[in-house]
Amino acid sequence: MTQTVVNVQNVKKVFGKRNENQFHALNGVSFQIKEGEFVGVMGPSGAGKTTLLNVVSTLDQATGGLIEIAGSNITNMKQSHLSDFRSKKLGFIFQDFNLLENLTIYENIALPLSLQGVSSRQIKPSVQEVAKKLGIEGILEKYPATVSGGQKQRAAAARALVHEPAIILADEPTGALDSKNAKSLMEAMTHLNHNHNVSIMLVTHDPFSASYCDRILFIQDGELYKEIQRDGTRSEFHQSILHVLAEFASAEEE
Ligand SMILES: Nc1ncnc2c1ncn2[C@@H]1O[C@H](COP(=O)(O)OP(=O)(O)OP(=O)(O)O)[C@@H](O)[C@H]1O
Repeated sequence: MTQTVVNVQNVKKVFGKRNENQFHALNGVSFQIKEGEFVGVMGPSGAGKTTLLNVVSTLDQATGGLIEIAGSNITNMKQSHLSDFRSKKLGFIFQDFNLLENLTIYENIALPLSLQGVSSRQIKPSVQEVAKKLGIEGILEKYPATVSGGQKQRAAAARALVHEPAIILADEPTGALDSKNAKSLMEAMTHLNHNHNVSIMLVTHDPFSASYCDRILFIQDGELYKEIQRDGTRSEFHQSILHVLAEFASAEEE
């Protein structure tokens, strides 16, 4: 039976204190992500996508509802446990790569394991294996400033994956890439997803990147507006995504 990796039930997020101008960014969102699923989150600007990713990734706290990741309830986890949980169970990929410029690509990828106190003898094969999966074995001794944007993002993907997290959380990972590098990053992520059963939650504005997902959750005004599942080719799914985005655009014009 396929395991549920992420279970989000009736999650709410209110910004601002009581008696102040409060903003309801999430109004009761529920969904699940199964092990090995590649799920995209889309929706208009201000819909609540980043807020949703932040509460699932434990970077922010939900105001209400339940969030379970790999069977652990993170909504009632103590702050002291959360950082340990985050470093062991989650992998992050951001738009701006977030690589440390003073470390080599090898050292950057090794970082999650070094921080967990794993010995350098054990780290080496893990870094080499994940670098191979992402096709960056040849740049491990280089510094981030000397490699391309596409290679930086592959290095960031390798770093997100090296400690074998329960899920990879990606916020607009192709946002700073040109279309060729965006395509090759999405192909690399799809390869990890298909061949290594890596579960991924991807927030994106870009319908092309989203078309690599198995399923898209569309968020609007802090609520789940629609969900579509890929059941044909990637280009058919791309068209279906464009149709839903057109619904948002025409609603905005009314
Ligand atoms: N710290 C905060 N305090 C108050 N309001 C906030 C805060 N963070 C986000 N918001 C509001 O919550 C809403 C959702 O923001 P969020 O960043 O999640 O949207 P988004 O869908 O990711 O948008 P975008 O596509 O533009 O990145 C927005 O109206 C935003 O102004």
